[in-house]
Amino acid sequence: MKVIKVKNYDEVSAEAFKVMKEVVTSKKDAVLGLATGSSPIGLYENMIKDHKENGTSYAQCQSFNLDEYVGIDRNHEQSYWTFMHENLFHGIDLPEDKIHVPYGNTKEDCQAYEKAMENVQVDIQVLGIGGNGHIGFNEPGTPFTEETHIVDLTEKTRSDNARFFENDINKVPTQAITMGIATIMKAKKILLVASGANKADAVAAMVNGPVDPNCPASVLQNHNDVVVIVDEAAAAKL
Ligand SMILES: O=P(O)(O)OC[C@H]1O[C@](O)(CO)[C@@H](O)[C@@H]1O
Repeated sequence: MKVIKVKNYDEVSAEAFKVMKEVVTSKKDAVLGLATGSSPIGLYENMIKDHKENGTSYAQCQSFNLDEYVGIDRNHEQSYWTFMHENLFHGIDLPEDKIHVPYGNTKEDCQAYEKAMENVQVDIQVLGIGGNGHIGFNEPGTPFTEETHIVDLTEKTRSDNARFFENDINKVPTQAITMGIATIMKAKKILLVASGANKADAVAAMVNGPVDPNCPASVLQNHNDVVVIVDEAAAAKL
């Protein structure tokens, strides 16, 4: 696990973009594993800027997103489908038929998502990390063997995400569909970005703690190509 410490969020996003650019310029049909939340937004902005100014093409790429809420429409203003279109897909002209975001609430929906991935390997999986060490929506205690599955969101995660639902936790969905940790670990390379003091405990547990489902991100210690980019605040307990 390679840990890069930088000063602030903008530098996290700049360093993350260097890693992403290397992948998409060395492989025209790169398979991008993507995350939502606030952490990757700066990276996505850099991808859009570079695409518009330097013509870096994503026309042959395809994307697989980590997670989506259960029980809200694809086009709900707070769905991760909408988030990704607004924060990345439109900006890099990613072809609509190359976009994959998990959707649904049944075992069959989960199996369909795994099937969509069965003939590809994600070249680079972007991750954020929850304050409790979750990756995607794999909350503490999720077995590392899980593939795409439906999860009940913890109170903390729903509270953390209430900021996107008019600060009303009652409007935050109670479940999500998420790539499992086993799915995430199949990626060739993993790029995790974290910033802010609220991530310091999770980052420390991920990097130096035991490999244990109590900190889902700790599983990344078992992956052979992980780049973690953190600002000073998120790195404070390393
Ligand atoms: O980057 P943020 O907004 O702190 O979110 C951290 C994590 O929480 C989630 O948004 C899920 O709650 C993950 O997708 C994300 O990686």
